[in-house]
Formats: sequence, C-alpha cells, structure tokens
Amino acid sequence: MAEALKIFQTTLMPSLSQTPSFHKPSFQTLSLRRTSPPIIRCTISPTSTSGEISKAAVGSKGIPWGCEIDSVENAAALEKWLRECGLPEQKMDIKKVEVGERGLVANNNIRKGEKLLFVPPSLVISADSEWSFPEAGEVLKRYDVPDWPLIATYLISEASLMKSSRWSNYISALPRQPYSLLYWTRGELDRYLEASQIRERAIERINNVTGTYNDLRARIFSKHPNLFPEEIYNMETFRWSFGILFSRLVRLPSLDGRVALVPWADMLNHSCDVETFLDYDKSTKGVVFTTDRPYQPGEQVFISYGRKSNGELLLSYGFVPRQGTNPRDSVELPFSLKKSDKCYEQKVEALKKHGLSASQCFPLQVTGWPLELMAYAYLAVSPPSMSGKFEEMAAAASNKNNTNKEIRIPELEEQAFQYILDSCESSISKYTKFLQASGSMDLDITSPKQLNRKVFLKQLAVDLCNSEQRILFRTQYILRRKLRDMRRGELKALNLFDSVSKFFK
Ligand SMILES: C[S@@+](CC[C@H](N)C(=O)[O-])C[C@H]1O[C@@H](n2cnc3c(N)ncnc32)[C@H](O)[C@@H]1O
Repeated sequence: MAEALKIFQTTLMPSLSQTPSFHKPSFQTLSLRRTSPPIIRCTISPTSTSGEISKAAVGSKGIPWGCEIDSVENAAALEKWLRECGLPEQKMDIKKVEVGERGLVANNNIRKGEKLLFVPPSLVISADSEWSFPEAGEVLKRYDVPDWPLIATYLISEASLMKSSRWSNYISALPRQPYSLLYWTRGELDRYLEASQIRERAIERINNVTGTYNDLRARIFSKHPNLFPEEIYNMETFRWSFGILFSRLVRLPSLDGRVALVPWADMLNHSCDVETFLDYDKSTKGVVFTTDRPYQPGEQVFISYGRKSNGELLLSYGFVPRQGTNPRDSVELPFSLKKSDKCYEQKVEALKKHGLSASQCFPLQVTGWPLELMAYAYLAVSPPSMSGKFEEMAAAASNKNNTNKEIRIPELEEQAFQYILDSCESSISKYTKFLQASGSMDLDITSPKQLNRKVFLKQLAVDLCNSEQRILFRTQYILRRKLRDMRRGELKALNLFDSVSKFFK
C-alpha cells in the first residue's frame, strides 16, 4: 500500500498548468493565529459551525462542509474574505455561468496579454501551509507523507474545524460533491463506461485513493487516534478531499512544479480553445495567468487545465467538452499479442525489457496514431524469421528514451495496418453497442434526485463515447483506405507480372 503514496506523487497529477518538475518548497508559510486547537468532539449535526462534526454526518449524509456545486452565495462570501485578506481588486467576478456552473466573468475590458489574478502566497494552500492543528501536521511530516496525501489530509483537518479554520470561507465555497469519476460506483463505471478505457483509469484511481487512505490509516492514523479520529479521517472524507485535489490542484511551473490549491484562481473554468495556464509570477509574487485573447465585460474568462483528452477531463474534472471542440482529444485503444503466436514468449520478453507488456493501450487522435503503436503492431505480426528484430521493435514501441525512432518494415506494413484496424473495429462495435443500448437503458431509479444523477452520468458517458468513437471511425477510414490502396497496388503489380510472364511463354 505504501506504493499508493508514491503513485500520487508521480503519476496521478492532473494539473491546471503544465511542465511538471519538482524543487524545494518556496512558498511563504501562512501566518495563522497560534491559538490552541479546538477540541474536536464528534457529536453534532452537519450544519454546525462550532468546530465539531458528527460521526453520522460524515458517514451517512456525506460531507458536512462545502456547498452545492452551483452556490454563488458561498462564492460571494469567499470573494469578500479574500479581499479582506489582501486579494487585489480584480477585473473578474464569480458568477453563475453557462459552462461550468460557477466561473469568473470579466467586469471590465480585458486586453490580450494582460496578467490577471495576483493571488498572494499567503492565500495559497500548499504542503508548507501552517496547520490550525499543528500537532497533526507535524506527525504527517515526521512520516514523510508526500504532497498529495499531505494536502488531502490538511484539507480535511481544516474543514473539520469549520469556522475555527482560517480557510473556512474557502472550504465553504468548495463543492460538497466534486464532479469526478471518484464518485461513480463500480456498477456505474461498468455500465456507462464499458466501452472506454477511461473505466480502467477510473478504477485504478479509485483503488489508489483507497490504498492511500488505508496506508495512512494503518501507518499513522491508527497510531494517533486522538489527532486523527476515524469519524473525521475516513474513506468518505478522503474521497472528497482527493476529488477536490483532482479537480482544483494547480501545478506551478515557476515554482518547479510545486502543487497548490489557489482560492479564487480555482474558480476559472477550462476551455479547449485557450492556451494559457496558471503560474507563479516572481515579479509580482502572486499566482497569475496571462490572457491569450481579449474579453469584454460579461464574458466568461477561461484558462486551460492542460492538453487533455475528453476522457482525462471526465476522469479528473467530471465534464466532457462538446464534440469536436477539443483538438487534444484522443482515445486509448487496447492491443494485445495473440497467445497462439509461436513467438509469444519471446515477444513478451522483449516488451518486458522495455517496460511494456503483452497488452498495451495506445492513444489515437483524429490526426493519426503514434509511431510507438506502429512499432508494437510490427512486433505483433512479425513471423519467427524476424525474431532478430523483436528487441528493436519493442524498444521503438516503448520509446522510453524519447528518440521517436520510426521503424519501417515494408513487407509487414499491410499486416500491421490490418492488426490496428481489427482492434479499432472491435472497439467501434463496443461503442456502437453501448450507444444503441443507452437510448433504451433502464435507469433503475428509486427517487427523482437519483433520476437526475443517472441521467447526468449517462449523458456524460454518451458524450464521451461519441467523441471517442468519432476518432475511431476516422482511424478506421484512414486504415481502410491505406489497405485498399496497398492491395490495389499489389494487384496491379500481380497483373503486370502475369502479363509479362504470358508474353514470355
Ligand atoms: C477548478 S474548478 C472551476 C470552478 C468550478 N466551476 C466551481 O464552480 O467551483 C473545476 C470544475 O469546474 C467545472 N468545469 C470547469 N471547466 C468546465 C467546462 N469547460 N465545462 C463544464 N464544467 C467545467 C467542473 O465541474 C470542474 O470539476
């Protein structure tokens, strides 16, 4: 389980910015009141603001903090508090918006190339933030808990203190249930995302979150039950805090990729047309972004959450952009070696040497497929006589050293294309089956609230499957044309050969 902690620090990072890398923390620490921590007694109702939360509240009714995902009242209170704490005058206000429930809307003309936000480090939550309950923070640091689980625990600790936490206005404006695949049940994932590889990614992510929580509980929380009572630090609260991190945590390239929650900046929604990211600005000492287009008063201002596919956006942020609007969209297509292949073992061995396995996924885009996939396809269709080249093919399929080496084996090209086409068509039929069934899918509803949820999830799944299937159809079209041209060329060559041999008879 300790593995899960490592994974969070390395691979699971969604970001509202790009360029991942790490360096020593350089955030100022937050100056908080040094009062003795309020006693947490787990007895009272979810609406309490006195620093106490109830066991039942966290367990059965969900999280007793945060707000409805579209609450602008809590967002307005957040804005007021941020101003009091030093957030400079802004050219944007939090409003209800068409895209993304709440968002930042220009209240002034904004020029292209203008720097906006200027959120000071004192208003940013990072791994260095001071805990209202310092003993808990010290214990986690003693155990070298990595940034992700550390910030997740910090958020729960501060949230559980309700009004006694410095961050109470921020936490009150966070969604009580972030849109995220973390909140889909296994049954919902199986039912709605059966055709898409995002289902596997979601299951893996849920398992990582569960593993991380179990690991923290076994190694730390159980040894310090007074600091980390299970009524507060449990799977439900961790699901919430990781849901918040997946959908709001920012990686700041100018702070060497340090991760942080940036109140106010995290009210910005994503647009696939926008190419601007949040970052720390050393000259103004604040988190900013530079607009890549002008905005007029009343227009929603967007940033980019990174170059992500629709599936990745659904996984971390719980939405799917409109079909055809995401130039970075891609679909993961699964491939595997045939067990009946005479060289199966040898090929698996070669793949293993380069960090790959007998079953691999490769991303397809409307513009084409990666060189790595072509190399993998060559390997999959290679006859025993080519065993001397297996290593080279596996190395090119893994592209571990980013050499982007293209290998071409003309005599295997047709078979390799056919291999990719077969996998593409088998995937297309899975999507078609789901999309056809989705029209008549029994939603198994017992309440109107549930109806809304199921309709919502189904719509997200339909949107995702349509966008992924569209890429597969495009790939199918290109491959069929390539194969047809190749086969016509072969036929012509064969006819020519026939007539030449007849001539010599
Ligand atoms: C960083 S927060 C942005 C602020 C958020 N709208 C709010 O009201 O708290 C990210 C969340 O905003 C929503 N969101 C962002 N961009 C979106 C978009 N283009 N379409 C739909 N929802 C979006 C998603 O719910 C996502 O999980």
